[in-house]
Amino acid sequence: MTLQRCNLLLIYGSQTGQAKSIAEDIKAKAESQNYDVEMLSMDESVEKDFRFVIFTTSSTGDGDPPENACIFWRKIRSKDLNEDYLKHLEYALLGLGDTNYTTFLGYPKSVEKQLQKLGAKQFYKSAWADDAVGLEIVVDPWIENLWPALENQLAHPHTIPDLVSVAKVQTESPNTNLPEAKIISKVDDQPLAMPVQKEVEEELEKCVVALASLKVSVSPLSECDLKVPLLPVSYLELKFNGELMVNVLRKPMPSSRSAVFQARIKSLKKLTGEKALKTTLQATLEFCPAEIEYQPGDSIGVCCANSAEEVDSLLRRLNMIEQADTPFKLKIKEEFAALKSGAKPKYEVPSHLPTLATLRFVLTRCCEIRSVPRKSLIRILADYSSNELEKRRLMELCSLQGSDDYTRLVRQPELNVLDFLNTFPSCHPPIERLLEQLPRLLARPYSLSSSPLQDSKSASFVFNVVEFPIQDGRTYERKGVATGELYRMFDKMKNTDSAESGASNSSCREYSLSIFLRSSNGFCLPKSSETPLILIGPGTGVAPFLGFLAHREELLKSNPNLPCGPVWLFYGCRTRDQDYLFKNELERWHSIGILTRLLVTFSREANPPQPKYVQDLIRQYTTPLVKLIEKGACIYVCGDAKNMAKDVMQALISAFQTARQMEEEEAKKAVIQLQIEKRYLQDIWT
Ligand SMILES: Cc1cc2nc3c(=O)[nH]c(=O)nc-3n(C[C@H](O)[C@H](O)[C@H](O)COP(=O)(O)O)c2cc1C
Repeated sequence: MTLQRCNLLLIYGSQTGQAKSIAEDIKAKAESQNYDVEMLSMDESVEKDFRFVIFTTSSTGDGDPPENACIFWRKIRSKDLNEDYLKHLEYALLGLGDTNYTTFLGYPKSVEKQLQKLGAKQFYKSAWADDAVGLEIVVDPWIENLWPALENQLAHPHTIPDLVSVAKVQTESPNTNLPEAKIISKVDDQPLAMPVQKEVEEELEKCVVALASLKVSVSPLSECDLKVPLLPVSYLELKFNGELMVNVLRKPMPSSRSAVFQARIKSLKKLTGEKALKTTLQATLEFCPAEIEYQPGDSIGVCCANSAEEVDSLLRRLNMIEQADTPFKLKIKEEFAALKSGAKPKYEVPSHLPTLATLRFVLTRCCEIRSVPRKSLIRILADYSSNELEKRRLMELCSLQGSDDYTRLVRQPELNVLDFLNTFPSCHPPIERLLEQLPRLLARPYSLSSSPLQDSKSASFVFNVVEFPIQDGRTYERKGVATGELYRMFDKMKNTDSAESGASNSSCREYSLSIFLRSSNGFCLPKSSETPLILIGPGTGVAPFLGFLAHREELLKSNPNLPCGPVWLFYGCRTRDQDYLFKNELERWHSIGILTRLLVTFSREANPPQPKYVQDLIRQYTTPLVKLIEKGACIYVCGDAKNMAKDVMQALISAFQTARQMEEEEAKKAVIQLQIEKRYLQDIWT
């Protein structure tokens, strides 16, 4: 029996697309249960009243709202709103975050607080998903139990069922806590259990160690009934037409905060030695002829492209290489396009896809072909696999019961759709299915390492070339999308220039990047030059501080009497001679007093000095550091969120404990207070 369904509003705030795609999943599930659903980003305006709203939002920056949630955030904090402004609203909220960030779930938790402050009532317990361990651990059971909660609320308004205790769902056996479970024990009406199990066992016998891999599962997963996601609707239709004129190259694709423009690459310089574990490059861009207005601490978004080689491999594997450059028209299938006039269409061509283009273009410039396939895509891949063993394994990987395998074998090694297609040769999905599922190719952010006072028409940034070797299920070797593209440019420039200069500092006219400016959200120099600065940035985390220091030097050149507070820099790298970035510049700034203290530590010297890391170094300077903080210092932390940023915060908490003889809780509060006062600022990444 179909219950009487109500209207639902789904609102998402998403920076890199995960919250959006989860919202899309919720929408598909709601529609399959006859709810009338509208889905909007937080910043879009809502045109009618809804009783039930489901929020899905991530946190970005340093506990900040995603880019499509900033207007909403301002709106719901407006002083003009009274306390019953959202009294009519019943909400459920799913927050996404990452425990590697010290402001874990900063934004979703603030949204929840604000909703409650404005009188909105929770109809279902909020859930907090952690990208560091796998969002699906929390997301899947939360969505599963959303529907009974909603129905319960429709039947008995204003009771808050304690339905999802996530911990409970995780610790119980997968099948016990799942109402309306959709159990799959066979695929395509073929009995699976016995023959598949036999094939799995044969495969396993070939393995030296009976461990699960992307392709092979082991008991009990290989034997159990599976609960898999609904098969996403196929709504796109792509028609090739060689006669069409394609003019897409001019259509800007990236989601940018400000105008995208071309910047010439003035130079790409290798900063690390031959024996360094990582390759670090510095790119200097020239904005001809326009000047851009930026401040030290700002970053740029680089609109990168997927590698031609990788796009070719994908096209070849999809048997589409022949049509790679044939224009096509993309539209919604007839059955979904038919609308009452004025109504919002149920499906739309994803906004990052041009409706007239070529496959080479969309796969190179529009789609994140490197994204880790979501479970809905794996479900689709299973549907297009003719080999029953492969189909079963794909079903396992997208199932609730296979969540551990998904996290360990897919998510952690950052596999992509091409790895899947290479591993499951019987899988032949149509290109439309991939275009429906692949997210937008996002711009990659890089902190600027220069000051506009040095040269207003140029700016630099520093990056490590990201490497992914063939291992853990990866079927081909690759570099990061943007850093790989820049490295290829560096390689070509080096080869053309080396005949003349033999140098690794290369310049070349024909290389350029599409970029846009991202103003920092507080990670900038304080208004007063007298404010003491504590800069903590190991490795490429030193980048924004180079901008700060160069800026200070330029200011002092034009005003030698400028009163300046002390500046301490904590820097760390592996070895003195291979990856001490900007050694000469830092030492020069130290020698002329721009830097009051240059505190450097090396983690992999033959006779490693103590301390090893910046956080250890901080622990050695407890008393003077706390004194500096008491004099009003601003602390800036830049670099790796996973280990460094957390340890640095812990080291500062310990510093307060020691210097002020405080309990840990009190010391934590002191550090939180610094964050509130915007005197503890982070620009960190995983
Ligand atoms: C640049 C960046 C900054 C982030 N900052 C935070 C943060 O401050 N707090 C947090 O809990 N998670 C943070 N995250 C993790 C995201 O919230 C998490 O990965 C989420 O799943 C992303 O969802 P989205 O793709 O919808 O934006 C950050 C992620 C990135 C890439």
